[in-house]
Amino acid sequence: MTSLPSDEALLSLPKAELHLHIEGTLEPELAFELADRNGVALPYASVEELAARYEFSDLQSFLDLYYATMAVLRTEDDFAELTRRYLRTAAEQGLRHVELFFDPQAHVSRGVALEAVVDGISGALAEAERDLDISSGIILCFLRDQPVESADAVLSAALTRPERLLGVGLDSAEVGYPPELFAGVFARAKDAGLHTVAHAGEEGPPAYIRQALDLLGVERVDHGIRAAEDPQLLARLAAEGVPLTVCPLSNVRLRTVPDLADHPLLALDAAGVRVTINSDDPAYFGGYVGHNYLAVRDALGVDAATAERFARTSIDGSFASDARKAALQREVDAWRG
Ligand code: HPA
Ligand SMILES: [Zn+2]
Repeated sequence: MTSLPSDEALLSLPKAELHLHIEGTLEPELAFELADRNGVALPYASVEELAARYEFSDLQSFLDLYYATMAVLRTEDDFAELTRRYLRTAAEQGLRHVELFFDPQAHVSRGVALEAVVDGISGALAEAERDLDISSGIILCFLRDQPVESADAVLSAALTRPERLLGVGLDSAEVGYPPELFAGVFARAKDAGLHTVAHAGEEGPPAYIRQALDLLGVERVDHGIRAAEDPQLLARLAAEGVPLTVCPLSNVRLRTVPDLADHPLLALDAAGVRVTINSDDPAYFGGYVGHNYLAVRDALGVDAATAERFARTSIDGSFASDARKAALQREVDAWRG
């Protein structure tokens, strides 16, 4: 029997993160700092009281707190500081490339300018490119529980500077908001040259994963774990090489799986599906990308070769240039020694 990889080995494994909501990196300490700075009242007396709310029964119970707490994010500098802190932590866990999500509708609806959000995030990403050699891109997510017209409007605003975006995605409450609603919006994004991804099969049924593939034309599926219930869909994902951005700790915290030991990660991998490991909303779900690697080692016995495969898939399944992908794969070669 091979021994499992050490913490140090997993944390130093060069990796990409492809499923990360930047608003989900808002730690309680920073939330209070920004609330003070911006004169925003949080309905919690202390950092401890806020942190004690991080106990969720499902996706919606998380989203309620997530949208309420992000009200402290008001200025370009707030978004830059948020992104800087994420990058610092993730860099310590082997992060070499990130494609991060942001939820513009949740900010524009509060009177925050789209430019402030994008400039703040992009500024911090540019610093990390220079200082930490972390490559990156930004994926604009539409809120699927908001009207399609709202998604259309935010896309139109974003398409005045399409070069600032890598792609578009789809997030927020899933059940009752099938991908098909957004086929027109995604077609416009594709016509503008943007990549496309969508959350599907987190709480929603396998049919939503099929819709994301067939009607939105997505290149990756975010979560996608409910594909494990559908052998035909698994075979299709494997045959078409569609990467899934799996978020193990998130799935436990939002109770889409009862326990990490029951997670379908290895069943997906065994079916030949391209699996990646990601943190989703690390401030809320108990860990950053490296912690997710450690957690699946501990709960599922993920060994070094499997972890290496997940990391290589995260690089290969990214939208980085071929040259960047090759450079990062060589870093994984060096890690293996
Ligand atoms: O896990 C998630 N699922 C859907 N929407 C989200 N928005 C932030 N995190 C999530
Ligand atoms: Zn997500």
